[in-house]
This record gives sequence, C-alpha cells and structure tokens, in this order.
Amino acid sequence: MQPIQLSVFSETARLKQVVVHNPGPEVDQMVPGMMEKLLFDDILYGDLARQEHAQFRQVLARVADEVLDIQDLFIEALQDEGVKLAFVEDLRRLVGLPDDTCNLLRDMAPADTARSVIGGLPWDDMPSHTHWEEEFDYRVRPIPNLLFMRDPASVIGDGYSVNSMATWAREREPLILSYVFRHHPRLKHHTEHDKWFDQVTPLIRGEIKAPVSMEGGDILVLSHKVLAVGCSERTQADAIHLLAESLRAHRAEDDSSFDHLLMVLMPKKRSAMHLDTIFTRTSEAECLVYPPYFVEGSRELLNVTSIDLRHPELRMSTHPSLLKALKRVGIDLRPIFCGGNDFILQQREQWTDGANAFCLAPGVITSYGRNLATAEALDRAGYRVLNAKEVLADPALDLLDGQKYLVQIEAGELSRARGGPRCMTMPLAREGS
Ligand SMILES: NC(=[NH2+])NCCC[C@H](N)C(=O)O
Repeated sequence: MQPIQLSVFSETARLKQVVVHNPGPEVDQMVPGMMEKLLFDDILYGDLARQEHAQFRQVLARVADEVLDIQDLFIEALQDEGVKLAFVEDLRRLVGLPDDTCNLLRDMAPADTARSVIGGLPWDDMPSHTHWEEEFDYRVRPIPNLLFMRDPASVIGDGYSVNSMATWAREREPLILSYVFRHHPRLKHHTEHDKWFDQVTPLIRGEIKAPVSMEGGDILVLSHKVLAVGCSERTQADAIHLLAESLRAHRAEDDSSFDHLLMVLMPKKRSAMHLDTIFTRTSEAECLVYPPYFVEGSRELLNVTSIDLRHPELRMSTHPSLLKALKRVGIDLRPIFCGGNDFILQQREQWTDGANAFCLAPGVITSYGRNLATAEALDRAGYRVLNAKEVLADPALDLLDGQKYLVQIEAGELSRARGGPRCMTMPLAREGS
C-alpha cells in the first residue's frame, strides 16, 4: 500500500486523495423523535441518499486519484488486534460504555466493530415498537453525521487536526478519525508532530475536563500562507487560538508554514453553522458567497480578526470584511452570489447549501442541483453548467480541459441532512502543494 502524504495547501488545486462516507444503516434508523438531537432536518430515504452519494463519488473520481471511504480506512486500521482493543477502551472512556458492550465490540471482527460503532448496535431485547421521543437508548448509538466527513478532522498543510465537536450527536466521530490518522498503514508514518490540534486525546486521558470545540466546516486553507477559520456556533475562539499557537510553534521550527489566520466572526445560528455554509472558493480568482455577510455596504457584514503567525508574540488586527482582509494578504477574490441577486433566493439557496461548493480542481466545482439561481450566477461567471448524469455518461468529457465547470449533483435526500458537497469531503492531498 502506497503511503499517503498529507498535503492540503489550497481549496482548489486538483484533488489527489479525498475521504468521504457513504451513508449507511445509521441514517436508516433515524425516527422523527431523534432528528433534532441528531442534527438532521428530516428523515432520509436511505436508498435514494446512497444513490445520490454514489453519483457524487463518481463525479469526484473523474478528477481525484482516489476516493476513499472512512469506514474502509477504519476497518483497515482495526485489523491490528492491539489497535482494535485500544480503540474500544478509548471509546469506553469517552462515552462510558458498559463492560459487556465493550466485550462484544472487542470480540467482533474489525468490520463488525466498525459497522457497530458507525451504524449503531441495538440492545438484544430492544422491542421493535419502542417509541423514541427525546431519549433513545441503544447499546451503541448510531452516528449518522459521519456522512459529513469534513467536520471531525481536517488536513491543514502537511499536518492534521483531530477536531472536537460542539454537539453530543457528533462527539464520537473524531475518535475514529484519530485512530485512522495514527494507525492506518497508509497514514501512520505521520507523527504527533504533524498534529496541529487534538482535544480528544487529553480528554480521554483525563487531562482536561471540557474540550473547546472546533469543526472542519469552519476551516478553509486558502493558500500556502493563509487560513480562514470561522468563529461560529460550532467553533470557539479559544480553539482557534490553540490552533494558531500550534501553527506558530511549528513555524518557529520551519518557516514554510502559514503566515496568517483570518478568524471570521460569524453569527451563532444553524443556517450558518460553519464558514463553509456561507463562503467557499471556486477558482483561483473567485469564491461563492452568501452576499449579506460579505458584500460591502451590508448591515450584516462579518468582521475578521487577523492573527499574524510570523511573530513569537500575539499580533492581531481587525478588518471590516473577509474579502478585504484577504486582499491585504494577496488573495483578491471576485464574489459570485449564492442565489444570484434576488434576496429571497439567496436565503433559500444558502439554506440548501448553495454556497457550499466543492472544488475538484481550479474552476471545476460540484454543487447541489436544486440551487438554480446559484447555478445561473455561476453560468454568468463563465462556468459551463452540466448535470452529473451528462458528465458520467460521457467518458470523453475532460473536466480538466482548462474550462470552468459546475457539475450539479442530485441531492433531494442528502440536502435534508443539512450539509453540502464540501461538507461531505475531507481532502487528504491536493496537487502541487
Ligand atoms: N461542514 C459542514 N457545513 N457540515 C454540515 C454538517 C451537517 C450536520 N447535520 C451537522 O449539523 O453537524
């Protein structure tokens, strides 16, 4: 197995390896009483969601070298019996599982352990007529949001962060990612030195009581030198400061690292839960934005605190908007409007992840097909708009022929889980970095 060298210094450079997760039985068990606590806005029709996700993966595979599923990587990491035992022990410490459940998970084959941890494990005597209202009682509860692979861990430059989730529903996910980074045969050559952030390990060891939260949807690597991080409902300022400290310490050893961290001060609300729900990069010169938060003159313009990572002492400055702050550090982006110029469509399409495009290569993006006004705005900006079916039916079509493309994927089911294409991906390596 070829080792994978972590390398993400861009939001747009051609994808090499990317991790996703096909929604499995964990989404089929959701009942209305669970939805709010498990952060979905509806119950999904699982088979259709899986078809949509399969189409999404095929689109990614047209450009990426490898599209990997986290569940497969997790199973491969658990093949080592010692790793499997250690994982079950850490899960016990993290969420307090009873001894007999731990014994069951330990005695299973790695694929079954992984399936139970992700898809959930009911009690043997669980009555089939159980009516879930607020509480749900599983032996091991399912984690349906793993589909949004962006959030529990992030590759930043040539290192990674094991994120800590703001909500109970997602607290188990980073532990899986932490095991994959540390123990997967293709990734384990990366050391602790390559880890920028991790609150989960100290929590398990009892070194801290309450982790500060940071989620990957808030982290955007905009260039070799610049990161933007949303200070949001999900990511706390204290966590961003810890990340900045760690990047700065690394820089002191090797000055090839990041120079600026731009902290975007976001409204604390579900519609804008992460920075990537309102801002994504689509090409070297362009970004998709939810206009009220980024366009000069708006009353809702988001301020930015810029942290200079080049100095041993903390240096911060404030800026009225992200686009202005980016210009000062040499990134001049033309905003394309999610929802076009109609303020009703802007709000509607932002809610269904119109601003959350995922870049396969510079100027080659994929997005949810239902966001028609956003697609029109991209069309006006010179993107050739195609639906995924047309692209997949035409093997001769080369998405890397130098034109700009928007490939629209079908996502009637996926979008009900309140995340978009960027949220569903965790790039491990992009080209040229
Ligand atoms: N990067 C993102 N925007 N992720 C969206 C995650 C959606 C998921 N249901 C949650 O609420 O956590």
